[in-house]
Amino acid sequence: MSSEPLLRVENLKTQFFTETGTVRAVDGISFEVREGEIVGLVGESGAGKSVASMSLLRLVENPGEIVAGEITYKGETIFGLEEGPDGELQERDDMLSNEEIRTRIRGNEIAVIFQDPMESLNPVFTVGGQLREFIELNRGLSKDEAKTEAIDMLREVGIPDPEERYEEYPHQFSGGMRQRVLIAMALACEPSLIIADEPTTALDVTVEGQILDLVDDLQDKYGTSFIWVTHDMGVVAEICDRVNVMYLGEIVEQAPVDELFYDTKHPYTNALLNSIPRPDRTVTELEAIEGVMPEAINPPSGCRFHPRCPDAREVCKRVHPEAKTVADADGEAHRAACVKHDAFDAGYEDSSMLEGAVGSTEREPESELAVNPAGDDSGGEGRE
Ligand SMILES: Nc1ncnc2c1ncn2[C@@H]1O[C@H](COP(=O)(O)OP(=O)(O)OP(=O)(O)O)[C@@H](O)[C@H]1O
Ligand code: NI
Repeated sequence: MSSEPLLRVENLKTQFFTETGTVRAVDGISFEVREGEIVGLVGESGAGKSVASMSLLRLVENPGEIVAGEITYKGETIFGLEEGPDGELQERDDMLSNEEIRTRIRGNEIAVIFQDPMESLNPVFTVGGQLREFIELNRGLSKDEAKTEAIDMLREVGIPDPEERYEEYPHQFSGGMRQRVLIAMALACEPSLIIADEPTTALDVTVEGQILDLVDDLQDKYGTSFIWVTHDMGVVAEICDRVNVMYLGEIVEQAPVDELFYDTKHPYTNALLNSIPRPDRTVTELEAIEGVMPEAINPPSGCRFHPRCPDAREVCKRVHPEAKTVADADGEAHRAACVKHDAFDAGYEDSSMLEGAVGSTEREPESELAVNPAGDDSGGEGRE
């Protein structure tokens, strides 16, 4: 556990410079991925999950830019800044060049799987042909060797009759089967890390379950690390070892998966958890999280979640909490960015309640609470 993680991200900030203002899409996140683990990046739409993922491979395009932070992979600097002679920030000397990222890192070391396979697969070429070509180019195999390897990979990811399916076109594959092809492609160069950006979101629940099982098996077999991007806590529960919860560009909670579920420290995580069915709770109906996530151009003052938070007090409007260790999970830090925890010493207990922070519109605030007001400590009591 003391060894250097595979990937280390420190204080990463990625912004988009648009006509309407600066979008602080990723606003100072830090996390790491260790060898052989599946790390979740979870949050609602717009939280900054995809921009964070793209930043890791320096794939962010204009008007977007990584403006701060450090990304280290296997001891090499994917991104890093230093102060230049004139005091301006400049890219560090040891930062990998675009060429090195493209040829040495992308695909071979870190592969990406996106949500929509049709964007990654060319409709006019056969599935097998594309996989073969990819393997040929990236692994320097002959055409025949690459074809054999491609068919093996299709079999490996659970495509039935891989020899026949090899000759077919993407549109002849179901959504789930196409996603399996992308997994095959990602695995083809035996990368150490795969970034999967909501690859199962468009699939129905049964197929999604099958793909998650497959990933679990392959992860065991190859020891590949994953960053799994999702908005679905159910998916997190199924495959992640450790989890980062993102809200408006920030990581608000970070913990091993069991800790996150059973000793939840951030009200936003709680709200996300309440929006999915849980086997250990009697929930009569699924609850959506109250309100919509504000814009990343002009985030709320203090804690960015405070306008939607059932626990918000006056102090939450003023103090912007940086994530801190709030509990110890068998030697692992459980971090959260919420001043209600003692570690913050922000005067939460003495701070006055915020009037109408949650559900300040139409109905009674009480009936609008998205999060169990009793908190989680009451155990599996269920609620009305
Ligand atoms: N090209 C762009 N130009 C301007 N803003 C952008 C651009 N791409 C992303 N953003 C903004 O960055 C923020 C984070 O977006 P991102 O796509 O990372 O969210 P996400 O968590 O992946 O959401 P989703 O679950 O919908 O995929 C959003 O506010 C989004 O509008
Ligand atoms: Ni996304």
